[in-house]
Amino acid sequence: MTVLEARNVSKRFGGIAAVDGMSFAVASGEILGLIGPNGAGKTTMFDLLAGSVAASSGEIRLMGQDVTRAPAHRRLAGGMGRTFQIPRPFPELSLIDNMLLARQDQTGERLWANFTAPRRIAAEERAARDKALALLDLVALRRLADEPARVLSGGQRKLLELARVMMADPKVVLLDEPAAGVNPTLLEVLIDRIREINASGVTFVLIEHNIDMVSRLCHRVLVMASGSLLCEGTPQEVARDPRVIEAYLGGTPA
Ligand SMILES: Nc1ncnc2c1ncn2[C@@H]1O[C@H](COP(=O)(O)OP(=O)(O)OP(=O)(O)O)[C@@H](O)[C@H]1O
Repeated sequence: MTVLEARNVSKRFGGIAAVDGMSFAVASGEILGLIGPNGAGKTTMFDLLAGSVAASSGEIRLMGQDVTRAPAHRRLAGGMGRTFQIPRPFPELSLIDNMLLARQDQTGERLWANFTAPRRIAAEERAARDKALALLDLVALRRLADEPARVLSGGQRKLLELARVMMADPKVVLLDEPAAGVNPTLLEVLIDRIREINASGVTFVLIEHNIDMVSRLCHRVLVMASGSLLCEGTPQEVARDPRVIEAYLGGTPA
């Protein structure tokens, strides 16, 4: 089953076609890599999928629904989560509070419900807290749950971001350079956790420059160059494709 699909999607910024006629489908349960030299259009493609940038043309489908014109929050509610290249947690808030802010549609946010259903709200709060703690545990951050997010290293912020995105129970998660700035020990934790979450049925699409991580995690890889799809295949297939080697050599070094 296809969870996410781009059909001939383009995005122009003035005279530049940052994404130029991209078509691909993401199958349920896969970990798909999106690679390509700097400026290839990967982040713009993520922005188009997540709804933070509007497509100039083409169609984006999430769980079989056309979401091309749906705002980011509707795509989130429809099952798409997203992490950013540079995570920005609220630095003065504790990890647990950062997690709780990532929830969707809490009853307690509706003013009247505070009067009509206080017990339900208390139960929801407890369940959310338990879920947040379980997710912090999953990414090895539970012991820091009450610390402010500013104490985290760059790698720990990436782990917090992965845990945060899982609070909304996404079906497909877009990860923008999860390995960037993560030390080798935490990188192993991150790889294990992505695998574990994937085994529980969550689909991933990841932009990554760390080719070792791509070849260890991804079932399939799309290579972008100059806004278009250059080729696709297993990590091993694309690594030995002469067009890919040429695109990287011709691009601006990272
Ligand atoms: N908001 C914008 N306005 C104008 N041009 C933009 C904008 N965003 C991206 N671009 C241009 O679109 C092209 C693709 O950029 P994009 O950031 O999507 O590439 P990328 O593959 O993610 O690169 P990197 O690996 O360096 O993050 C680049 O030429 C970039 O300068």
